[in-house]
Amino acid sequence: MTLTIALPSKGRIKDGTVEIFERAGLGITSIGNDRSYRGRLEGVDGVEIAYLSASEIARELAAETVDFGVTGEDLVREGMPGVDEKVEFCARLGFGQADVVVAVPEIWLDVETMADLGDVAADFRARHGRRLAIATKYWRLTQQFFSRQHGIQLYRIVESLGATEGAPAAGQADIIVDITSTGSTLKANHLKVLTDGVILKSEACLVRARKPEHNADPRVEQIVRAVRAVTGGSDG
Ligand SMILES: Nc1ncnc2c1ncn2[C@@H]1O[C@H](COP(=O)(O)OP(=O)(O)OP(=O)(O)O)[C@@H](O)[C@H]1O
Ligand SMILES: O=P(O)(O)OC[C@H]1O[C@H](OP(=O)(O)OP(=O)(O)O)[C@H](O)[C@@H]1O
Repeated sequence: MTLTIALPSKGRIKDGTVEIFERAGLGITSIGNDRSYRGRLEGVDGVEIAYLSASEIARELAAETVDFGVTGEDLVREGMPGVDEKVEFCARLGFGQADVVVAVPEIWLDVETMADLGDVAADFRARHGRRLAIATKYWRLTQQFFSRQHGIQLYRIVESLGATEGAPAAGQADIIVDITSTGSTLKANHLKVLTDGVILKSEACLVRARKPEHNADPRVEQIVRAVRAVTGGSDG
């Protein structure tokens, strides 16, 4: 059986991934020319590398069309329900860090916590004639955090595929859920993170689709062990 590992072909987490695999002694050779989107793992038979974008990798893990993937935890958790039954976060790789956060306009001076936001949401329709609108591309993580963790049910999600931080100023939404790393985009848009508004501290991870055939395959353990050995043995 061929094992497929999906690795980022571009973007923020590409370089870190190549470096981790090299340090782990899992060298990659490309099949065909340098611009090829397929590769092989040196020293481990029958392992194919598929180069995809970070979000495609999350999708392929959900569809179980790949055995392993390196991508952001945020994209994997957003991409499938019941995520921990479907995939294993084998190793946290120490780069691609970003927090998925709830941020509100800085001028909401008396809103500092999710409980404060819950009060705002409860009054919102009476005051404004509509529900509190949240701009995000992380609708699953948002629903889990608001409805399940904080019991806030009165809101509406406005899907945003880019420039989410601009949505409140543009009048498209009242607050946002988005990724932040340095915080400068939030600041530039006069938004602040609620004190208990960090939904997820994400980073790049080695993720395995939980397939029954992996149990009897020594290559699976070999790959996980090699990567863990150079990432402090962390397993998410
Ligand atoms: N400042 C940041 N902004 C956005 N994503 C970040 C940031 N820092 C780290 N990441 C992480 O990088 C990953 C996304 O990587 P990247 O933006 O390179 O993907 P991509 O190649 O654009 O994918 P796609 O084109 O499929 O959207 C996410 O897991 C995200 O959490
Ligand atoms: O906290 P910061 O360091 O300011 O980073 C956060 C911002 O960076 C990303 O956008 P980017 O402009 O990189 O484009 P993208 O949305 O296409 O990833 C992300 O979507 C945030 O908007």
